[in-house]
Amino acid sequence: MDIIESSKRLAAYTAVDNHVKPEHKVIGIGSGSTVPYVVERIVQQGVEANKGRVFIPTGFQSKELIVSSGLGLGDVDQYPTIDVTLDGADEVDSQLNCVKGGGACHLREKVLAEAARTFILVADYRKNVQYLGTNFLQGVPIEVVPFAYAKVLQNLHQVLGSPKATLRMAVKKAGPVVSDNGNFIIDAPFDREKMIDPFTIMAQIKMLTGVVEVGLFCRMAKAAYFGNEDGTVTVRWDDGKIDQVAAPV
Ligand SMILES: O=C(CO)[C@H](O)[C@H](O)COP(=O)(O)O
Repeated sequence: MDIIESSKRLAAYTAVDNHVKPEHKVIGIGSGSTVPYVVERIVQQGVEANKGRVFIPTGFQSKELIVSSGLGLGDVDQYPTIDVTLDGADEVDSQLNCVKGGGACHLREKVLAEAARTFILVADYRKNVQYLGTNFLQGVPIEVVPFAYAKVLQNLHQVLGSPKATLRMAVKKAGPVVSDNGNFIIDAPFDREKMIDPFTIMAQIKMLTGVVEVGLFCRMAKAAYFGNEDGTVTVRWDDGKIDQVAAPV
């Protein structure tokens, strides 16, 4: 396994060990390439621990993951309060704000983050940055209703200061990416000045009619776990505390 994959696994395993406890019965499962390690560790807790638990997916990928792992599937309309949600991130800043939506799942991801008593991020070391937009340069993912995309793009270009905002195009399909909710995705890069204060730009984007959700999650997480190249895990907490912990066994 290469360093990046093992860093993802380290972060995921440590986060599950610390936050998925026997009393947790409703668990939100995020999207992306780090989350399968979350599910792997939960499965390792054993059949007894997982009996009676319900797992809520953030999209097609995590639904498949939950079902193929033999875990119980539910949805957020049945369980609007979730004990703990674990999810990946495209980038996390020093205040625990993050960019999400690299996989176009951020609408459901934000619903599950907001529904959770505890929201935990898991990522490899490349995502641990001081300011958003440091390594993840493609921009803030924005889910829009299809008929409004050109108007929202124009708003981003002319009013909100993202002249390079573009409609995300599909690979291996002609035309745009279509989200699990049937919407389009715009990627809008902003300069450092705007990304230093992600809440303000998030609120401005969200006010544009036609926008369904913005992939900026502002101070929603309790903690972010980053797997490091040296086999340690950095944990950033919402109170500013930072722990450096050894890898789980
Ligand atoms: O927000 C997401 C999907 O919409 C993912 O959580 C994010 O893209 C991180 O994915 P990965 O763990 O593959 O880096």
